[in-house]
Amino acid sequence: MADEIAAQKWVLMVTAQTPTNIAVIKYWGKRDETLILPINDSISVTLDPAHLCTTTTVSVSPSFEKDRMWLNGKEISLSGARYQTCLREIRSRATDVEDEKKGIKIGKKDWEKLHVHIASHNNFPTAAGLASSAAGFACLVFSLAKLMNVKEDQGKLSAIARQGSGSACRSLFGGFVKWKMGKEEDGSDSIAVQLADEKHWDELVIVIAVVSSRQKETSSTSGMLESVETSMLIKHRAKEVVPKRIIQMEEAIKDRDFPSFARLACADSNQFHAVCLDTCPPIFYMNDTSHRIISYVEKWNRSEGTPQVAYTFDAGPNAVLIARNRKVAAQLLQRLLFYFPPQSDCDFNSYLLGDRSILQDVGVQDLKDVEALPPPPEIKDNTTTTQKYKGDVSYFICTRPGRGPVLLPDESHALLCPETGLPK
Ligand SMILES: Nc1ncnc2c1ncn2[C@@H]1O[C@H](COP(=O)(O)OP(=O)(O)OP(=O)(O)O)[C@@H](O)[C@H]1O
Ligand SMILES: C[C@@](O)(CCOP(=O)(O)OP(=O)(O)O)CC(=O)O
Repeated sequence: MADEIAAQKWVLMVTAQTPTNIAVIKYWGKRDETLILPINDSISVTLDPAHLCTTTTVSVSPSFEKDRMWLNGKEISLSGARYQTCLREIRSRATDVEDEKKGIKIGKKDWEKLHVHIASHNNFPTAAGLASSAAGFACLVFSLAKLMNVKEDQGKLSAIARQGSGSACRSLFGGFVKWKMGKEEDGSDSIAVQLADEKHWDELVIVIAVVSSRQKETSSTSGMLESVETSMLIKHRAKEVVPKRIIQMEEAIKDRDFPSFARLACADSNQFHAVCLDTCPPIFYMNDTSHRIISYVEKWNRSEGTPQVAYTFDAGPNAVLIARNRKVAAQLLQRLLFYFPPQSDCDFNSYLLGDRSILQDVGVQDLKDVEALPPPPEIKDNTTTTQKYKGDVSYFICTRPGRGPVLLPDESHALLCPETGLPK
Protein backbone atom coordinates (compact mmCIF):
# COMPACT_ATOMS: atom_id res chain seq x y z
CA MET A 1 0.00 0.00 0.00
CA ALA A 2 2.74 2.47 0.97
CA ASP A 3 4.55 1.88 -2.36
CA GLU A 4 1.36 2.32 -4.28
CA ILE A 5 0.82 5.64 -2.55
CA ALA A 6 4.37 6.84 -3.17
CA ALA A 7 3.79 6.64 -6.92
CA GLN A 8 0.86 9.09 -6.71
CA LYS A 9 0.96 12.86 -7.04
CA TRP A 10 -2.15 14.24 -5.30
CA VAL A 11 -2.20 16.90 -2.57
CA LEU A 12 -4.80 16.70 0.20
CA MET A 13 -5.25 19.66 2.51
CA VAL A 14 -7.22 21.16 5.37
CA THR A 15 -7.45 24.78 6.51
CA ALA A 16 -8.53 25.87 9.97
CA GLN A 17 -8.87 29.05 11.95
CA THR A 18 -8.16 29.20 15.68
CA PRO A 19 -8.55 32.02 18.20
CA THR A 20 -6.11 33.36 20.71
CA ASN A 21 -6.98 33.63 24.40
CA ILE A 22 -6.26 35.90 27.35
CA ALA A 23 -5.85 34.42 30.80
CA VAL A 24 -7.82 36.04 33.63
CA ILE A 25 -6.27 33.63 36.15
CA LYS A 26 -2.71 33.20 34.93
CA TYR A 27 -0.62 30.15 34.13
CA TRP A 28 2.92 30.88 35.29
CA GLY A 29 5.29 28.07 36.25
CA LYS A 30 5.75 24.46 35.18
CA ARG A 31 6.21 21.30 37.19
CA ASP A 32 7.38 19.44 34.06
CA GLU A 33 9.25 21.36 31.34
CA THR A 34 9.03 18.70 28.62
CA LEU A 35 5.40 17.71 28.98
CA ILE A 36 4.48 21.34 29.82
CA LEU A 37 2.59 20.64 33.02
CA PRO A 38 1.65 23.72 35.07
CA ILE A 39 1.87 24.32 38.82
CA ASN A 40 -1.66 25.74 38.95
CA ASP A 41 -4.98 25.76 37.10
CA SER A 42 -5.70 28.77 34.89
CA ILE A 43 -8.79 30.35 33.32
CA SER A 44 -9.01 32.31 30.06
CA VAL A 45 -11.38 34.13 27.78
CA THR A 46 -11.18 33.18 24.11
CA LEU A 47 -10.96 36.24 21.86
CA ASP A 48 -13.13 36.62 18.78
CA PRO A 49 -11.22 35.09 15.83
CA ALA A 50 -12.85 37.68 13.57
CA HIS A 51 -10.28 40.09 15.01
CA LEU A 52 -7.36 38.01 16.30
CA CYS A 53 -6.67 34.56 14.93
CA THR A 54 -4.33 32.12 13.34
CA THR A 55 -5.14 30.48 10.01
CA THR A 56 -3.26 27.29 9.22
CA THR A 57 -3.32 25.06 6.16
CA VAL A 58 -1.86 21.57 6.52
CA SER A 59 -1.37 19.35 3.50
CA VAL A 60 -0.10 15.90 2.70
CA SER A 61 1.20 14.48 -0.56
CA PRO A 62 3.29 11.48 -1.58
CA SER A 63 5.47 13.95 -3.46
CA PHE A 64 6.57 15.83 -0.29
CA GLU A 65 10.11 14.88 0.70
CA LYS A 66 10.07 16.15 4.27
CA ASP A 67 7.87 17.99 6.78
CA ARG A 68 8.04 21.75 6.11
CA MET A 69 6.41 24.82 7.63
CA TRP A 70 5.99 28.46 6.63
CA LEU A 71 5.00 31.00 9.30
CA ASN A 72 3.73 34.37 8.06
CA GLY A 73 5.25 33.62 4.65
CA LYS A 74 8.74 32.63 5.82
CA GLU A 75 9.96 29.06 6.06
CA ILE A 76 10.73 28.06 9.66
CA SER A 77 12.38 24.96 11.07
CA LEU A 78 10.18 22.21 12.46
CA SER A 79 13.11 20.60 14.28
CA GLY A 80 12.21 22.16 17.66
CA ALA A 81 11.01 19.68 20.29
CA ARG A 82 7.59 21.35 20.63
CA TYR A 83 6.76 21.06 16.91
CA GLN A 84 8.15 17.51 16.82
CA THR A 85 6.02 16.45 19.79
CA CYS A 86 2.81 17.84 18.28
CA LEU A 87 3.53 16.17 14.92
CA ARG A 88 4.41 12.85 16.55
CA GLU A 89 1.40 12.81 18.90
CA ILE A 90 -1.06 13.59 16.11
CA ARG A 91 0.56 11.14 13.64
CA SER A 92 0.35 8.33 16.17
CA ARG A 93 -3.42 8.84 16.37
CA ALA A 94 -4.05 9.13 12.61
CA THR A 95 -6.70 6.88 11.10
CA ASP A 96 -7.81 5.91 7.57
CA VAL A 97 -8.70 8.79 5.26
CA GLU A 98 -10.60 8.54 2.02
CA ASP A 99 -11.40 11.31 -0.43
CA GLU A 100 -13.65 9.67 -3.02
CA LYS A 101 -13.87 12.76 -5.23
CA LYS A 102 -10.09 12.96 -5.61
CA GLY A 103 -9.66 9.18 -5.54
CA ILE A 104 -7.35 9.33 -2.52
CA LYS A 105 -7.07 6.54 0.02
CA ILE A 106 -4.62 6.82 2.93
CA GLY A 107 -4.39 3.90 5.34
CA LYS A 108 -3.63 4.36 9.05
CA LYS A 109 -0.10 2.99 8.55
CA ASP A 110 0.68 5.23 5.55
CA TRP A 111 0.78 8.34 7.74
CA GLU A 112 4.12 7.31 9.25
CA LYS A 113 5.76 7.59 5.80
CA LEU A 114 3.92 10.61 4.42
CA HIS A 115 5.22 14.14 4.96
CA VAL A 116 3.23 17.29 5.61
CA HIS A 117 3.52 20.90 4.48
CA ILE A 118 2.15 23.53 6.86
CA ALA A 119 1.53 27.22 6.25
CA SER A 120 0.29 29.48 9.00
CA HIS A 121 -0.56 33.13 9.30
CA ASN A 122 -1.29 35.24 12.38
CA ASN A 123 -3.40 38.31 11.67
CA PHE A 124 -1.65 40.10 14.57
CA PRO A 125 2.01 40.59 15.63
CA THR A 126 3.86 37.34 16.42
CA ALA A 127 5.71 37.04 19.77
CA ALA A 128 4.48 40.45 20.98
CA GLY A 129 2.56 39.23 24.00
CA LEU A 130 -0.64 38.71 22.03
CA ALA A 131 -0.48 34.94 22.57
CA SER A 132 0.55 33.99 19.03
CA SER A 133 1.99 30.72 20.31
CA ALA A 134 -1.40 29.88 21.87
CA ALA A 135 -3.42 30.38 18.67
CA GLY A 136 -0.57 28.97 16.58
CA PHE A 137 -0.11 25.61 18.31
CA ALA A 138 -3.85 25.17 18.84
CA CYS A 139 -4.41 25.69 15.10
CA LEU A 140 -1.55 23.37 14.18
CA VAL A 141 -2.91 20.53 16.31
CA PHE A 142 -6.54 21.11 15.32
CA SER A 143 -5.83 21.21 11.58
CA LEU A 144 -3.44 18.23 11.62
CA ALA A 145 -6.02 16.24 13.61
CA LYS A 146 -8.65 16.98 10.95
CA LEU A 147 -6.29 16.14 8.07
CA MET A 148 -5.29 12.83 9.66
CA ASN A 149 -8.83 11.97 10.79
CA VAL A 150 -7.84 11.78 14.45
CA LYS A 151 -10.89 10.65 16.41
CA GLU A 152 -9.91 12.07 19.83
CA ASP A 153 -12.19 14.62 21.51
CA GLN A 154 -11.27 18.28 21.93
CA GLY A 155 -10.00 17.72 25.50
CA LYS A 156 -7.47 15.09 24.30
CA LEU A 157 -6.40 17.42 21.48
CA SER A 158 -5.92 20.17 24.06
CA ALA A 159 -3.40 17.93 25.88
CA ILE A 160 -1.40 17.70 22.63
CA ALA A 161 -1.60 21.46 21.94
CA ARG A 162 -0.43 21.98 25.54
CA GLN A 163 2.87 20.35 24.59
CA GLY A 164 3.36 22.99 21.88
CA SER A 165 2.73 25.87 24.27
CA GLY A 166 0.91 25.62 27.58
CA SER A 167 -1.59 28.40 26.93
CA ALA A 168 -2.43 26.82 23.53
CA CYS A 169 -4.56 24.13 25.19
CA ARG A 170 -7.10 26.82 26.15
CA SER A 171 -7.49 27.96 22.51
CA LEU A 172 -9.19 24.66 21.59
CA PHE A 173 -12.45 26.05 23.01
CA GLY A 174 -14.47 29.22 22.68
CA GLY A 175 -15.90 31.34 25.48
CA PHE A 176 -14.49 30.77 28.97
CA VAL A 177 -11.98 27.99 29.43
CA LYS A 178 -10.21 26.33 32.35
CA TRP A 179 -6.90 24.50 32.01
CA LYS A 180 -6.92 21.86 34.74
CA MET A 181 -3.36 21.33 35.91
CA GLY A 182 -4.03 17.61 36.49
CA LYS A 183 -2.22 15.19 38.77
CA GLU A 184 -0.92 12.44 36.49
CA GLU A 185 2.81 12.28 35.76
CA ASP A 186 2.19 11.61 32.06
CA GLY A 187 0.04 14.76 31.78
CA SER A 188 -3.00 12.89 30.47
CA ASP A 189 -5.34 14.79 32.83
CA SER A 190 -3.75 18.21 32.21
CA ILE A 191 -6.38 19.34 29.73
CA ALA A 192 -8.60 22.29 28.89
CA VAL A 193 -12.35 22.27 29.52
CA GLN A 194 -14.95 24.80 28.47
CA LEU A 195 -16.62 26.58 31.41
CA ALA A 196 -19.16 28.48 29.28
CA ASP A 197 -19.47 29.25 25.60
CA GLU A 198 -19.08 32.70 24.07
CA LYS A 199 -22.84 33.40 24.09
CA HIS A 200 -23.05 32.93 27.86
CA TRP A 201 -21.67 36.43 28.60
CA ASP A 202 -21.85 38.27 25.31
CA GLU A 203 -22.15 41.75 26.79
CA LEU A 204 -18.43 41.89 27.50
CA VAL A 205 -16.29 44.03 25.22
CA ILE A 206 -12.52 43.71 25.13
CA VAL A 207 -10.17 46.55 24.24
CA ILE A 208 -6.48 45.77 23.76
CA ALA A 209 -3.95 48.57 23.94
CA VAL A 210 -0.95 47.43 21.91
CA VAL A 211 1.76 49.26 23.77
CA SER A 212 4.67 47.78 21.90
CA SER A 213 4.80 45.23 19.15
CA ARG A 214 8.54 44.64 19.44
CA GLN A 215 9.62 41.14 20.42
CA LYS A 216 10.05 40.86 24.18
CA GLU A 217 13.33 40.28 26.05
CA THR A 218 12.30 37.38 28.27
CA SER A 219 10.07 34.73 26.74
CA SER A 220 7.26 33.30 28.85
CA THR A 221 9.02 29.93 28.77
CA SER A 222 12.30 31.14 30.27
CA GLY A 223 10.62 33.73 32.50
CA MET A 224 8.42 31.20 34.26
CA LEU A 225 11.33 28.78 34.64
CA GLU A 226 13.35 31.49 36.39
CA SER A 227 10.35 32.33 38.60
CA VAL A 228 9.94 28.68 39.66
CA GLU A 229 13.66 28.48 40.45
CA THR A 230 14.00 31.72 42.40
CA SER A 231 10.67 33.15 43.62
CA MET A 232 9.19 32.36 47.02
CA LEU A 233 6.02 34.22 46.12
CA ILE A 234 5.23 31.84 43.24
CA LYS A 235 5.01 28.92 45.68
CA HIS A 236 2.53 30.76 47.88
CA ARG A 237 0.59 31.85 44.81
CA ALA A 238 0.29 28.35 43.31
CA LYS A 239 -0.53 26.64 46.60
CA GLU A 240 -2.65 29.14 48.52
CA VAL A 241 -3.92 31.88 46.23
CA VAL A 242 -4.80 30.42 42.82
CA PRO A 243 -6.89 27.43 44.00
CA LYS A 244 -9.28 29.80 45.83
CA ARG A 245 -9.34 32.26 42.95
CA ILE A 246 -10.17 29.53 40.46
CA ILE A 247 -13.29 28.60 42.45
CA GLN A 248 -14.31 32.26 42.79
CA MET A 249 -13.65 33.00 39.12
CA GLU A 250 -15.72 30.01 37.97
CA GLU A 251 -18.53 31.28 40.17
CA ALA A 252 -18.21 34.85 38.83
CA ILE A 253 -18.33 33.61 35.23
CA LYS A 254 -21.30 31.33 35.91
CA ASP A 255 -23.23 34.22 37.55
CA ARG A 256 -21.98 36.87 35.09
CA ASP A 257 -20.90 38.75 38.22
CA PHE A 258 -18.76 41.51 36.70
CA PRO A 259 -17.47 43.16 39.93
CA SER A 260 -16.11 39.81 41.20
CA PHE A 261 -14.77 38.91 37.75
CA ALA A 262 -12.94 42.25 37.50
CA ARG A 263 -11.53 42.20 41.03
CA LEU A 264 -10.18 38.67 40.56
CA ALA A 265 -8.74 39.30 37.08
CA CYS A 266 -6.97 42.52 38.12
CA ALA A 267 -5.62 41.02 41.34
CA ASP A 268 -4.36 37.96 39.51
CA SER A 269 -2.63 39.97 36.79
CA ASN A 270 -0.99 42.13 39.45
CA GLN A 271 0.15 39.09 41.40
CA PHE A 272 1.61 37.47 38.29
CA HIS A 273 3.67 40.63 37.67
CA ALA A 274 4.62 40.70 41.35
CA VAL A 275 5.98 37.15 40.91
CA CYS A 276 7.99 38.43 37.95
CA LEU A 277 9.46 41.16 40.18
CA ASP A 278 10.12 38.54 42.87
CA THR A 279 12.16 36.54 40.33
CA CYS A 280 15.95 36.82 40.45
CA PRO A 281 16.98 38.70 38.37
CA PRO A 282 13.60 40.50 38.27
CA ILE A 283 11.57 40.41 35.07
CA PHE A 284 9.79 43.57 33.92
CA TYR A 285 7.05 42.91 31.40
CA MET A 286 4.96 46.02 32.00
CA ASN A 287 6.26 49.51 31.25
CA ASP A 288 5.27 53.06 32.26
CA THR A 289 2.37 53.06 29.80
CA SER A 290 1.04 49.79 31.26
CA HIS A 291 1.28 51.26 34.76
CA ARG A 292 -0.51 54.42 33.66
CA ILE A 293 -3.36 52.40 32.17
CA ILE A 294 -3.73 50.50 35.46
CA SER A 295 -3.88 53.77 37.42
CA TYR A 296 -6.50 55.31 35.12
CA VAL A 297 -8.71 52.22 35.29
CA GLU A 298 -8.33 51.91 39.06
CA LYS A 299 -9.22 55.59 39.53
CA TRP A 300 -12.24 55.34 37.25
CA ASN A 301 -13.48 52.11 38.86
CA ARG A 302 -13.16 53.69 42.29
CA SER A 303 -15.04 56.83 41.24
CA GLU A 304 -17.91 54.66 39.92
CA GLY A 305 -18.09 52.76 43.21
CA THR A 306 -18.01 49.39 41.43
CA PRO A 307 -15.66 48.03 38.74
CA GLN A 308 -16.57 48.97 35.17
CA VAL A 309 -13.44 47.61 33.53
CA ALA A 310 -11.01 44.76 34.30
CA TYR A 311 -7.39 44.88 33.18
CA THR A 312 -4.96 42.07 32.63
CA PHE A 313 -1.41 41.93 31.23
CA ASP A 314 0.44 38.88 29.94
CA ALA A 315 4.20 38.61 29.50
CA GLY A 316 4.45 42.00 27.82
CA PRO A 317 3.32 45.63 28.19
CA ASN A 318 0.03 45.35 26.23
CA ALA A 319 -3.10 46.02 28.25
CA VAL A 320 -6.15 43.79 27.79
CA LEU A 321 -9.15 45.68 29.12
CA ILE A 322 -12.48 43.96 29.61
CA ALA A 323 -15.48 46.30 29.81
CA ARG A 324 -18.74 45.15 31.38
CA ASN A 325 -20.74 46.19 28.32
CA ARG A 326 -20.55 48.20 25.12
CA LYS A 327 -21.57 51.49 26.74
CA VAL A 328 -18.72 51.19 29.23
CA ALA A 329 -16.34 50.13 26.41
CA ALA A 330 -17.17 53.36 24.55
CA GLN A 331 -16.46 55.38 27.71
CA LEU A 332 -13.23 53.44 28.15
CA LEU A 333 -12.12 54.21 24.59
CA GLN A 334 -12.93 57.88 25.10
CA ARG A 335 -10.58 57.86 28.06
CA LEU A 336 -7.86 55.88 26.33
CA LEU A 337 -7.96 58.10 23.25
CA PHE A 338 -7.88 61.17 25.49
CA TYR A 339 -4.73 60.01 27.34
CA PHE A 340 -3.06 58.26 24.40
CA PRO A 341 -3.88 60.18 21.22
CA PRO A 342 -2.21 58.94 18.05
CA GLN A 343 0.82 60.68 16.54
CA SER A 344 -0.25 63.61 14.37
CA ASP A 345 0.89 61.81 11.20
CA CYS A 346 -0.98 58.59 12.13
CA ASP A 347 -3.67 57.23 9.83
CA PHE A 348 -6.63 57.17 12.21
CA ASN A 349 -8.11 54.16 10.40
CA SER A 350 -5.23 52.01 11.60
CA TYR A 351 -5.34 53.35 15.20
CA LEU A 352 -8.37 51.23 16.09
CA LEU A 353 -8.54 47.73 14.65
CA GLY A 354 -11.13 44.98 15.12
CA ASP A 355 -14.70 46.10 15.74
CA ARG A 356 -14.42 49.72 14.57
CA SER A 357 -18.17 50.24 14.82
CA ILE A 358 -17.59 51.18 18.48
CA LEU A 359 -16.23 54.54 17.25
CA GLN A 360 -19.81 55.63 16.55
CA ASP A 361 -20.64 55.09 20.23
CA VAL A 362 -17.43 56.92 21.19
CA GLY A 363 -18.45 59.84 18.96
CA VAL A 364 -15.04 59.96 17.31
CA GLN A 365 -14.43 59.81 13.54
CA ASP A 366 -11.02 61.38 13.07
CA LEU A 367 -7.99 62.97 14.73
CA LYS A 368 -9.81 66.26 15.24
CA ASP A 369 -12.53 64.54 17.26
CA VAL A 370 -9.83 62.88 19.40
CA GLU A 371 -8.22 66.24 20.13
CA ALA A 372 -11.60 67.64 21.18
CA LEU A 373 -12.26 64.87 23.75
CA PRO A 374 -12.89 66.33 27.22
CA PRO A 375 -10.87 65.06 30.21
CA PRO A 376 -12.57 62.20 32.07
CA PRO A 377 -14.74 63.55 34.92
CA GLU A 378 -12.85 61.58 37.60
CA ILE A 379 -9.71 63.71 37.07
CA LYS A 380 -11.43 67.11 36.82
CA ASP A 381 -9.97 68.53 40.02
CA ASN A 382 -6.47 67.24 39.45
CA THR A 383 -4.73 69.16 36.67
CA THR A 384 -1.40 67.34 37.08
CA THR A 385 -2.86 64.06 35.87
CA THR A 386 -4.35 65.43 32.66
CA GLN A 387 -1.05 65.04 30.82
CA LYS A 388 -1.38 63.26 27.50
CA TYR A 389 0.96 60.61 26.16
CA LYS A 390 0.84 60.96 22.41
CA GLY A 391 2.14 57.91 20.55
CA ASP A 392 2.75 55.74 23.63
CA VAL A 393 0.11 53.29 22.41
CA SER A 394 0.78 51.86 18.92
CA TYR A 395 -2.88 51.03 18.29
CA PHE A 396 -6.02 49.62 19.89
CA ILE A 397 -7.99 46.49 19.03
CA CYS A 398 -11.67 46.24 19.95
CA THR A 399 -12.97 42.70 20.24
CA ARG A 400 -15.14 40.39 22.36
CA PRO A 401 -15.27 36.83 23.67
CA GLY A 402 -15.32 34.47 20.70
CA ARG A 403 -15.74 30.95 19.42
CA GLY A 404 -13.26 28.06 19.29
CA PRO A 405 -11.47 26.56 16.26
CA VAL A 406 -13.32 26.04 12.98
CA LEU A 407 -12.53 24.43 9.65
CA LEU A 408 -12.49 26.71 6.62
CA PRO A 409 -13.80 24.34 3.94
CA ASP A 410 -13.64 26.89 1.10
CA GLU A 411 -10.33 26.31 -0.74
CA SER A 412 -9.95 30.04 -1.36
CA HIS A 413 -8.87 30.37 2.31
CA ALA A 414 -6.03 27.86 1.89
CA LEU A 415 -2.50 29.19 2.35
CA LEU A 416 -0.99 26.41 0.24
CA CYS A 417 -1.45 25.84 -3.48
CA PRO A 418 -3.72 22.81 -4.05
CA GLU A 419 -1.53 21.58 -6.95
CA THR A 420 1.98 21.99 -5.51
CA GLY A 421 1.43 22.12 -1.74
CA LEU A 422 3.73 25.16 -1.63
CA PRO A 423 2.76 28.60 -0.22
CA LYS A 424 0.45 30.53 -2.54
N1 LIG B 1 0.77 30.48 13.66
C1 LIG B 1 1.69 29.80 14.32
N2 LIG B 1 1.85 28.48 14.09
C2 LIG B 1 2.76 27.76 14.76
N3 LIG B 1 3.58 28.29 15.69
C3 LIG B 1 3.49 29.61 15.95
C4 LIG B 1 2.54 30.42 15.27
N4 LIG B 1 2.66 31.69 15.74
C5 LIG B 1 3.63 31.67 16.67
N5 LIG B 1 4.15 30.43 16.80
C6 LIG B 1 5.23 30.03 17.66
O1 LIG B 1 5.18 30.77 18.85
C7 LIG B 1 6.37 31.52 19.02
C8 LIG B 1 6.07 32.84 19.72
O2 LIG B 1 5.71 32.53 21.04
P1 LIG B 1 5.98 33.51 22.26
O3 LIG B 1 5.47 32.83 23.49
O4 LIG B 1 7.39 33.97 22.22
O5 LIG B 1 5.12 34.78 21.91
P2 LIG B 1 3.58 35.06 22.06
O6 LIG B 1 2.83 33.77 22.07
O7 LIG B 1 3.16 36.02 21.00
O8 LIG B 1 3.47 35.77 23.43
P3 LIG B 1 2.90 35.23 24.83
O9 LIG B 1 2.83 33.72 24.77
O10 LIG B 1 3.85 35.70 25.85
O11 LIG B 1 1.56 35.84 24.97
C9 LIG B 1 6.93 31.68 17.62
O12 LIG B 1 8.32 31.87 17.62
C10 LIG B 1 6.56 30.35 17.00
O13 LIG B 1 7.47 29.34 17.34
C1 LIG C 1 1.63 35.09 30.89
C2 LIG C 1 0.94 33.93 30.20
O1 LIG C 1 0.49 34.36 28.94
C3 LIG C 1 1.92 32.80 30.06
C4 LIG C 1 1.78 31.98 28.82
O2 LIG C 1 2.87 31.15 28.68
P1 LIG C 1 3.10 30.26 27.37
O3 LIG C 1 1.95 29.36 27.16
O4 LIG C 1 3.48 31.14 26.22
O5 LIG C 1 4.37 29.44 27.84
P2 LIG C 1 4.90 28.00 27.38
O6 LIG C 1 3.99 26.97 27.97
O7 LIG C 1 6.29 27.89 27.91
O8 LIG C 1 4.86 28.01 25.87
C5 LIG C 1 -0.24 33.53 31.09
C6 LIG C 1 -1.31 32.65 30.51
O9 LIG C 1 -1.54 32.67 29.29
O10 LIG C 1 -1.95 31.95 31.31
